[in-house]
Amino acid sequence: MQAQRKIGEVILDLRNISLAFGGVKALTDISFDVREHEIRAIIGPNGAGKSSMLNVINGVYRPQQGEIVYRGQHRKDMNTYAAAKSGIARTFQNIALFKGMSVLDNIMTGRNLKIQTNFLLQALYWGPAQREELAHRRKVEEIIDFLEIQHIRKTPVSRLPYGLQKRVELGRALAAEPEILLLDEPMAGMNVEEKQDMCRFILDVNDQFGTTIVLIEHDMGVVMDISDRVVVLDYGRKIGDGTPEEVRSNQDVINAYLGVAH
Ligand SMILES: Nc1ncnc2c1ncn2[C@@H]1O[C@H](COP(=O)(O)OP(=O)(O)OP(=O)(O)O)[C@@H](O)[C@H]1O
Repeated sequence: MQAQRKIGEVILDLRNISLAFGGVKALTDISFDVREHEIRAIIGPNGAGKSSMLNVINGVYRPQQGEIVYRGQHRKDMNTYAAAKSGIARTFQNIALFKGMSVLDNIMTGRNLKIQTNFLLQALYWGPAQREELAHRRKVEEIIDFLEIQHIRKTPVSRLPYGLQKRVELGRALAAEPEILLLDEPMAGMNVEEKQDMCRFILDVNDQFGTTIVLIEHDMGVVMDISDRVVVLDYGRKIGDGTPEEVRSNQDVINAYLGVAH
């Protein structure tokens, strides 16, 4: 499957990123790029700086040094709104859904940035607002079909098992029709079957929508199976970068995972 996809040019370039929280250096001089349509994994032991890196990409954290170049534009001041507006969507390590709301309504919240009509028109539900609402609903229904969750579309999220909640969170991110999808441990806490399903959906999103995917994942089997390239962090530094085969045979990476002292 991977070989059939056409990996494009670099669309996201992270250059010499350093980020510290007081005296804690979360990221030190990290550079790597992401190519259009690829699946790019970020791996590393606990506390290596993986989540911080995703937070830099979508503007939650502002690095003290370095720059982000997204589609050729230098983004010194990336913030979460600008990132979302420019096509970067994300899921979180701990599910961040509206638990009392239905699956459908949760996924609908992912359309917020796409809603054009002004508030007054929406309140009055006039023609354009109505047409727009229908178009958004259609898109959300497409996502529900794609993720095979028709049977739970009206169910409150709190009643769903964990694996399905993760799938709904993916659905909400997809509702924004992102160019880059950032997934923070999409398979954490899942059983084998749920992991297989999630893998399939990630590959399908990438293949059918052409979405570029950057993911953090602890399950090495999954990472090596689905990623085109892998960047490895350890203590906030980059220690490896390349294809799964290259990373697997990198001695620094092996040492980091075996806990060899620096
Ligand atoms: N908001 C914050 N305030 C202070 N320190 C932070 C903050 N966020 C992260 N850190 C620190 O930065 C370092 C990197 O953390 P980060 O969460 O990015 O690592 P990680 O590789 O994602 O870890 P894990 O696999 O455990 O999720 C850690 O030492 C962490 O304690």
